[in-house]
Amino acid sequence: MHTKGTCCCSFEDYKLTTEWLLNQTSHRPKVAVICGSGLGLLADGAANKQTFKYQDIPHFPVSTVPGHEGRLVFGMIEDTPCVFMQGHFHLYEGYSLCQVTFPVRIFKLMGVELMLVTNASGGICPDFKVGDIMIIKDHINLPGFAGQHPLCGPNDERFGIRFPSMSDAHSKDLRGLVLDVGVELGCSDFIREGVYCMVSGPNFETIAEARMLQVLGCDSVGMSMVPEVTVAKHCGLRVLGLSLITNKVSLDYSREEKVNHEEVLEICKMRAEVLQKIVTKLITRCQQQSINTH
Ligand SMILES: O=P(O)(O)O[C@@H]1C[C@H](O)[C@@H](CO)O1
Ligand SMILES: Nc1nc2[nH]cnc2c(=O)[nH]1
Repeated sequence: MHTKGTCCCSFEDYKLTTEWLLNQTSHRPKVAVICGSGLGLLADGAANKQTFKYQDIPHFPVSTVPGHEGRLVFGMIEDTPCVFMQGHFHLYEGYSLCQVTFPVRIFKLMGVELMLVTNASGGICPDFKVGDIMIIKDHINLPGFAGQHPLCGPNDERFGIRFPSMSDAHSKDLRGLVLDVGVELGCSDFIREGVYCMVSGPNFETIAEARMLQVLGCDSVGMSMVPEVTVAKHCGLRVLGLSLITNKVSLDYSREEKVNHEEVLEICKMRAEVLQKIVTKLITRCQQQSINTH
């Protein structure tokens, strides 16, 4: 029985979904890629694909936001078995954080070791330009400060410890690797590093809120990723986050432009191909490195 305010998913729920998927596919993914708004194309580079609609997977939430296809795609990137989430879940859709992060624990139980998360965010750092790709160096869990935290409730030791450290949530090695990959692909000019802040949404920021976030040290702001990263880190996955800067957040009352979701999706479309190349090369490099280190 679940009590108010605790996780709505039991270990048996996670196990049932994992076993269902393992029975439906012979893929055994080592890498999971969560594709944010408009970035489902990241799965296109995979070979030997097998796709499931979220609505057909037991206990899986469904996507309700344009730009989130709502499909789980298994496939190979060179020799690495991967699983791609084409669309993820948000607090603003009305999902609990337990539902938002449900797939992460499924990945863990399936044998995934590395999770790459992509998303769209608004640039706060004045140096950032629209179309920049920000390697997430660290994050601020703003809803977490107010008790909206995916690890609230009884701790399940089968996944991780009660008080996990988050000081190294975003793998330093992987961040370095993205910089190398950026040089190789000739796109270092628009690869940045910074701090991502999660807000619940669904509205974009007021100018006063944006100014507050800037004072707090946020380089970009979005409505996702932090719950997934927190749960992934709790259960021992390596994590890398990439955020596409789709708009500049208004910090000035005299600025007339207003951000909208269509514009966000437009920029994602423009950068999806290069992001796909980065993700593909990164996964290949990780595979080579693990071969070299074993
Ligand atoms: O789902 P992500 O975080 O990639 O997308 C951001 C946040 C909202 O879902 C959407 C607003 O345009 O973009
Ligand atoms: N909160 C928030 N999320 C975004 N996602 C894409 N752009 C933005 C933005 O400016 N603010």
